[in-house]
Amino acid sequence: MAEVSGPRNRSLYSLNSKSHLEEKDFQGVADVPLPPRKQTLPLKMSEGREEKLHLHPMTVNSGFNDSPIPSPDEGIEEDKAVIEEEKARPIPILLANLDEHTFQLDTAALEKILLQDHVKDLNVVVVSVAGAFRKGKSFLLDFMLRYMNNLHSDTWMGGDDDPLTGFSWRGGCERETTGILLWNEVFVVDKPDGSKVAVLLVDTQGAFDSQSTIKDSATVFALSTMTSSVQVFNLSQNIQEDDLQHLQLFTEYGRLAMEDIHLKPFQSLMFLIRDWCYPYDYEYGLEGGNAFLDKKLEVREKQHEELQNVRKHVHSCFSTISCFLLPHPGLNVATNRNFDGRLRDIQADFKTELAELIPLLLSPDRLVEKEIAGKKVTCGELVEYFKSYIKIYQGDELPHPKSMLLATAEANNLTAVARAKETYSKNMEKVCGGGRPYMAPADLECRHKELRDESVTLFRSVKKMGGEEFCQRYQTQLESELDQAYVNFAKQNDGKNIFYVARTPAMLFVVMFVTYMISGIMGFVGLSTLAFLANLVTSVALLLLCVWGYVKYYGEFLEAGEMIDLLADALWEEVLKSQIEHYMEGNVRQTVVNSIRASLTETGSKQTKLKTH
Ligand SMILES: Nc1nc2c(ncn2[C@@H]2O[C@H](COP(=O)(O)OP(=O)(O)OP(=O)(O)O)[C@@H](O)[C@H]2O)c(=O)[nH]1
Ligand SMILES: [Mg+2]
Repeated sequence: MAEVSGPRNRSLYSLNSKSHLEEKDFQGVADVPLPPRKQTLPLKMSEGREEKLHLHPMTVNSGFNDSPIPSPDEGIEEDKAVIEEEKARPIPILLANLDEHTFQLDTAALEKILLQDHVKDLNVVVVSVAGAFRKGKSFLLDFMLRYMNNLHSDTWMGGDDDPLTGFSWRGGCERETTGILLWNEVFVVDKPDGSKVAVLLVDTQGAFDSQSTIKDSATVFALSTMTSSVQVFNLSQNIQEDDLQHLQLFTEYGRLAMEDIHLKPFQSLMFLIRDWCYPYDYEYGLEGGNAFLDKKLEVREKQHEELQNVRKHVHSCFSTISCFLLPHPGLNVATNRNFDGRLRDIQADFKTELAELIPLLLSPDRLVEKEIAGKKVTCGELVEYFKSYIKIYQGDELPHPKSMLLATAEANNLTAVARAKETYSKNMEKVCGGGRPYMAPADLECRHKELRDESVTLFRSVKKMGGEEFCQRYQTQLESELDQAYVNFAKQNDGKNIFYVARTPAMLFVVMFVTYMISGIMGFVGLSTLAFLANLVTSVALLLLCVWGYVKYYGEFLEAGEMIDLLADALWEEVLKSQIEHYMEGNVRQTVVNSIRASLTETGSKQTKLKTH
C-alpha cells in the first residue's frame, strides 16, 4: 500500500447508477469559495425522479469531450452556482484496492479538507458510522448532514418530499460504500462554552461483504475507530455475541497499531441497533438502549471465561459506551426500490427516534472533541495521525486478523504440532539424552526415523479443523522441525564420543610433535631459519593447547575455544585426513596387487607342475 499524493483521477461520487463525476471534472474550480450550507442537488435519485438532477455540460465534461462549452456570456453565472452546489460532497480519503485487498490514503484529498485555513487549528469532532454492510449507515449519515446544515432549526429533518442526499446510499443487496469517505464540508460549530470546534462526518465501508477479507474489514473499522471521537457501531436487530467478538477483534487490531497504549485507547462508542423489534422489553431510544446494553455487557462470575473476556475487552477499549434502539423505518425504506429517502415514506416512530438520536451525537453541547493520549486534536494534527496510522497498516509488522475458522484451525494444528514434537523430544531424550552413553550414529538415525514416524502418526490422529490440505502444511512444518531437532540430538551424541572430544588436543599434539621433529632435523642440518619457524609453530600449538584446556575447564572465552576447535577440524580435514586416506588407499592398492600377483604365481606353478606330470 502506498500513500497517494499525486494527481487523482477516479470516481468521486456516484450520482446514480448511470452518472459518475470524476475529480478531473472539478479541476479548475478548486478555488471557488465554499458553497452555501444547504445542499440542494439531489445526488441520490431513484427511478422516475431523474428530472431533478441538473448538471451543466461544463461541470461534467469540461475540457475533454465534444459537449458544447458555454460562451462567456451565456450561463456562466448558472455554471458557477451549480459547481458551488456540487462542492459539498463525500470525498474518499481511504481508497480500497479491491483485487489486492490493500488501502491507500489519499493524502492530498485529506489535506484539502482538513488543512483549510478556517478549520486547521480548531479542535476536531469526528463522528463515524461503521458496521456490517447494507445496514443503512450512509442513510443515517445523510440525516446527520441535514442536522448539521440546519443546526438551529426545529425542522432540520427537512420537508416530507425532499429526497435524501449526501453520502451515497441505495437499496439492493450489493455493497455501496468502499474505503473511508469524509464529507468535504467541515462544519464549524460554536459550543456553549464559547469555543469553536470543527465537525467531520465519516462514512465507512461495510464489513463482511463478500469481497472483503477479515483484514479489510478490520482495517477500515480500526482506522475509523482510531481517528474518530464518536464511533457509531451500526447493528441490525440485536447485539449478537459474534458482533461483540468482531468488535473485540477489530478494536484489538486498532489498539495494536497505536504507539502509546493507554488504558482506554478509544473515546466514545455508541451501539446503534436498527430495526429494534422488542420495545416491550426495552424502549426505543437511549434509555432503553443503555439498559439493554448494561445487561448485554454484564460480566458475571459464573459466565464462561470467553464471554467474560469479550465484555471486559469492550469495556477496556472505550471511555464511554452507550446504546440507542431505533425502530424499523417501514417497509418502504427497506424494500421499495423507488424509495429515495423522502420523509413521507418513513414510519413516524422512526422519525421520532431519529429526531432524538441525531442531536445526541451532534448538538453543540454534546459534541465530543477528538483526543489522542489525553490531548485534544486539531484538524491539522488529525492529518498526521491518519498518515502514521495507515503506514502501520501498510507495513508487515501487524499480524493478519483471520476468520474465526482459520484462526481456530491454525490453533488446532499448532497445538497438535507442539504435542507431537514434545512426544518426539521426550522419546529421543530416552534414547540419547544427557544421561545416556554415546550411540553409533547409524543406530541413532534409525531410532530417529522410527520416532519421527510415530510423532507424525500422533499428529495425524489428533482431530483438527481446516481440512486435509491445511493440515498437510502443518505436517510438513512438523517434519522439518523434527529433522532440525534430530540434528541437535546428533550433535549432542557426537559430543559424547571420546575421540570426537579429544580431536582438538590430539591434533595439536600431532602438530607439536611434527614441528618439533622438523625443528630438530633442520637445526641438525644447519637450516636455522626453518628450525626457528618450526619451533615457533610448536610454541603456538602449545599455547593453543593451553588456551583450549582453560576454556574447557573453566567454561570461559567459549568463542576462543570454538575457534581452536575449528582450526583443529580444518587441519584434520584438509591435511591429515587426506594424507591418511591417500596412504591407506596406496596400501590397500598395493595389498590387492600383491595378492593378485601371488595367486597368479601360484596358479602358474600349479599348471607347470601339471604339464611336467
Ligand atoms: N431495515 C432497515 N433498512 C434501512 C434502515 N436505514 C436505511 N435502510 C435501507 O438500507 C439500505 C442500505 O442503505 P445504505 O445507507 O446504503 O447502507 P450502508 O450500510 O451504507 O451499505 P454499504 O455502503 O453497502 O455498507 C437502503 O435501502 C436503505 O433504505 C433501517 O434502519 N432499517
Ligand atoms: Mg454506505
